[in-house]
Amino acid sequence: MTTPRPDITTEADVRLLVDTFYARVNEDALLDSIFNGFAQVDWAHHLPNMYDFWSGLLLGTSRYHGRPFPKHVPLPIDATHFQRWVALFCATVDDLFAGPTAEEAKLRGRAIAQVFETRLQARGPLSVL
Ligand code: HEM
Repeated sequence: MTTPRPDITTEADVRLLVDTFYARVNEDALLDSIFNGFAQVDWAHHLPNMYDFWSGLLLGTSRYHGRPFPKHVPLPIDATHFQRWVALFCATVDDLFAGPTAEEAKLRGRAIAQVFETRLQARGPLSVL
């Protein structure tokens, strides 16, 4: 029998999701090479920003006022990276939580990844056409 998992309902839940996800990102060779290799992310800054971002999407708070997409434009990422991101993110949600908001988190993660991936394809050589 599996242990019943709670849904995402509090700021502590959002922090646990974000912290666990990025800990897994850091252990994943493909994504580590982007976050820590190419971008040299300052985690002390990035993690609280991501708490605010996900808290806005899932709990309806309004602390996040950034524009996520431009930060991704210089990154050397393609469909392979997005597939890994989505797989790790959804697995993290499922390991920790279950319920309507957990489903919403996976839906939003997948949808935003799809939008980013499609928009980033416009960086390619065909974009001048
Ligand atoms: C291959 C997939 C992805 C990679 C490699 C990636 C990488 C990064 C990097 C390097 C940053 C800049 C961190 C910094 O220095 O401040 C960033 C920022 C951010 N990313 Fe991603 N990301 C990916 C996908 C996503 C997805 C799917 C989402 C949303 C669901 C997302 C949401 C954000 C947000 C909200 C920020 C903060 C932007 C800001 O306000 O400064 N990322 N990401």
